[in-house]
Amino acid sequence: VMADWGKCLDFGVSIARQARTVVLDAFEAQKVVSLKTSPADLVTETDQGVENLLISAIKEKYPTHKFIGEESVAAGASPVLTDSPTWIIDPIDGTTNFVHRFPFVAISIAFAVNKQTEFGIVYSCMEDKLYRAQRGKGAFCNDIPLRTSGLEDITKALVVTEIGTERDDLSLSTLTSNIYRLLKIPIHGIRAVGTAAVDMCLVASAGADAYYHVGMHCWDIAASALIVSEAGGVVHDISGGKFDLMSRRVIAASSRTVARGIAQVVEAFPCERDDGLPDLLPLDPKVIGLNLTSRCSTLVQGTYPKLLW
Ligand SMILES: Nc1ncnc2c1ncn2[C@@H]1O[C@H](CO)[C@@H](O)[C@H]1OP(=O)(O)O
Ligand SMILES: [Mg+2]
Ligand SMILES: [Mg+2]
Repeated sequence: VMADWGKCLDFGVSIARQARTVVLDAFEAQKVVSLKTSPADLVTETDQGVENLLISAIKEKYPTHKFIGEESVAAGASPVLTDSPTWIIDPIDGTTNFVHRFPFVAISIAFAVNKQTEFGIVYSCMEDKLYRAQRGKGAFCNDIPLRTSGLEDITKALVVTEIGTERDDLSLSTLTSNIYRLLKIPIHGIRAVGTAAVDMCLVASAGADAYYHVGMHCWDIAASALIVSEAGGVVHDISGGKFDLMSRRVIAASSRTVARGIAQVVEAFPCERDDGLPDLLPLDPKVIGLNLTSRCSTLVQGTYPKLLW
């Protein structure tokens, strides 16, 4: 018998609503900002407060459940996903937006059992849009069913990505050359909203046709990856291979064709996996950085995970 986690999802939605009021109350206020891994990797007391609020509410209701939370990991908790029921939480996705009062911030809550995401909730706080999906049961925004655009022609695509917090030369040159090569396809445009979770929900709701990103963490996209697939989209690794929640790389798209078009031109820079396991995508310095040749040749040589198409 397949367990139905619907009650758990309803509980997740109710605590996301409580958490949003905390985010709204703090949004206009003066914020105490600390740095994490780089001068552009910010955290506030509200990130920590919202994560504590969510985790303590869940612990009270489901004492055996496990957690992977962005700020708990920053405080030293281990981000290893086991088969146990696990809540994967980003208390504020878009902290830089939050600090600057750029009005796109989200609360992202995913729930996985046997390493499979059962449901995902993304609450875009300022827009008051509550996105949710349950595995096999579709995706919704404020109870309206979601469908991706279904676009097949990459030259007509509006593509979303994020600029990230890395400031080293290799990451920055890879990031900018990826944008350069996409624009040269050409595509219609590139956007960055500042929250990976909302970026992915925009793909799910057909506002954008694709999203790709290297460097985000599992809590940024665990919920929205399910929302995209339940809305009829595809979710892959940046190589075009199988999506791996812990790899810190993703392409979400309206169709396989658009995902493949992006996989052919974007390159990854090295990032330590969330679970600390060795990175399976070998990075040849000759194929990253400012080399503008298509990555197809490298894929054919078999140094990247096998393509699904
Ligand atoms: N090291 C990293 N590189 C790129 N993006 C990151 C990142 N860490 C977090 N992000 C996420 O990417 C988006 C901003 O570019 C946000 O969703 C941000 O999440 P956060 O606000 O929860 O930290
Ligand atoms: Mg985040
Ligand atoms: Mg966050």
